[in-house]
Amino acid sequence: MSVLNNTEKKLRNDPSKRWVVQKFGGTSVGKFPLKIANDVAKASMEKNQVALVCSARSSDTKADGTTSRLLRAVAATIKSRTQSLGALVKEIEDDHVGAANKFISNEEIREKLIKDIRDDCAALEQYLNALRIVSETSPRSCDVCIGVGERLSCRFMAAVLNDQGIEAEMVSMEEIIDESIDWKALDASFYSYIANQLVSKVCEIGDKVPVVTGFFGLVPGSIISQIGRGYTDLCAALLAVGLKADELQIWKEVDGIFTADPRKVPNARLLALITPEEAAELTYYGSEVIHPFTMSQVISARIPIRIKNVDNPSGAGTIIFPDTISRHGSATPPHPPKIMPEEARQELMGKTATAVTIKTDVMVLNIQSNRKAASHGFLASIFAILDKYKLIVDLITTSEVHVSMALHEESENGNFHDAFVELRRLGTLDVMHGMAILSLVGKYMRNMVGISGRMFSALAQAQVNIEMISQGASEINISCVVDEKNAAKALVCVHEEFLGKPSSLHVVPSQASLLVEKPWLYSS
Ligand SMILES: Nc1ncnc2c1ncn2[C@@H]1O[C@H](COP(=O)(O)OP(=O)(O)O)[C@@H](O)[C@H]1O
Ligand SMILES: N[C@@H](CC(=O)OP(=O)(O)O)C(=O)O
Repeated sequence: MSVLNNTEKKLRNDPSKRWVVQKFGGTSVGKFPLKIANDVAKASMEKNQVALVCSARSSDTKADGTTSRLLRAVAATIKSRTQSLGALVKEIEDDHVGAANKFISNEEIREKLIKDIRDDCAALEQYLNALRIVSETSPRSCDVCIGVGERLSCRFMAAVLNDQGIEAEMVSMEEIIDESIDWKALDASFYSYIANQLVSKVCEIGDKVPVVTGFFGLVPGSIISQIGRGYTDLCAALLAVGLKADELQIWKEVDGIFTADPRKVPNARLLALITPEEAAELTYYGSEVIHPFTMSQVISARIPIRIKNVDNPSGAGTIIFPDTISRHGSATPPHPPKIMPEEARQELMGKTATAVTIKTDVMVLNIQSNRKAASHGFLASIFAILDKYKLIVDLITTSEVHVSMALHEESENGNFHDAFVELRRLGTLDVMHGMAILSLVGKYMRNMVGISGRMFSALAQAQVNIEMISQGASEINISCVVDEKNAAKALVCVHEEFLGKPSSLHVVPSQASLLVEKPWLYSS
């Protein structure tokens, strides 16, 4: 740990350089703050101006992280009125003060940080107590509390950067949304407004390195319900768009996107390149790699996204970029597309699948119509009930009188019990718990004949029974529902069938440095 006198000359952003936006998840901030400062931010400042965007701190898992604690504290104001709110806030305060003591050497920086943490936590406790007194929490008041998580995390990271010799400042985005504007929808104009607001706040601190709160204000309808957990990815994307950054980097604790979850499939391979469509499908179906709203913002501005590992910063990572358009600043669309060497493009066109993923905690609902309505009325009634109870369907198959749907058991706002009562009025309802959705993802699978056949034969050979099958006409994703007990076996056997052999689209060690220094993605 470098011990730097606070008055020594510190590193600043060089305004003549182009921007790179670097987003860090809560567990990365929790585990690797010094690596973020030295191996990532400081190293990148040789070539670029950097802006950091951070999520709320988690010392271990996201479920034990600050955002989850804040959500529990908000719930406790109403649901468990005897629980001490002070104790819940104290856990958050102790966690951050502990990190300040552990990672910050300079006394002045550390003491100022600890004071700010204590002040923020005292204000939070007062706010929570006020919610308890009025016995009312709204989505807005919940957001106000959640925002404290990113504020604490960014105060901490800015202090770490300063302690390590980088002139940095937290930039809070908690108040960037003008609440007097009546936003009818979170559409393109809303996102472009946010991008502009983010940039003007960042510009206020001149050439200091901005450490931006991933929480970006009181989003109409609430950030959790409108955007969901993982909103920091979207904030980073919008900042990258606003700054016309060269690249958006999402720093994680995994080397990039693999052909399958490397924790579950030991021989999974790191992908050099993946299209935004494929990355979005993987995220929806269990591989939480990047918030799905992030892609469209950045890709339409032709900014590549790179997934990298904080614990292995020299690794190549995975680039998310469309295979049909050129990057920011070059002619678009090129003919033929020149974003990758011809042999890699040929391989991409000829490959069968890109990755396989599994989503657990799924339930299947089977509804058999009681034939009191015509089939279109039957479907319309089902969708109206799902909409009323905010239930999100992951897969659906239908015949005229029979509908099967797969839903995630932990649907954040869903009220299953009441929805089931209403669905039973339409016909017979069977509910199967303990299921999993297995999805084979690949944009070019549609060029191939017999992919589904191979997938289901592989599952049959592994003695995995299939409960439900779904394949859209776009064929980017072939999914089926299996018993959760067979999930691991199913994932491994489908990976072996389609992705068991290495391909030139997987990162091999000799390619890694080449990709970092001069990615073929960018060659003309
Ligand atoms: N196809 C995949 N490629 C890479 N990681 C995957 C994939 N599917 C699931 N994962 C898992 O997603 C997790 C994401 O990384 P992590 O940095 O821990 O998340 P976060 O930044 O959201 O805290 C990893 O633990 C990894 O095992
Ligand atoms: N802190 C928020 C936002 C976020 O983006 O998280 P992460 O980057 O750690 O996925 C959450 O827990 O949802």
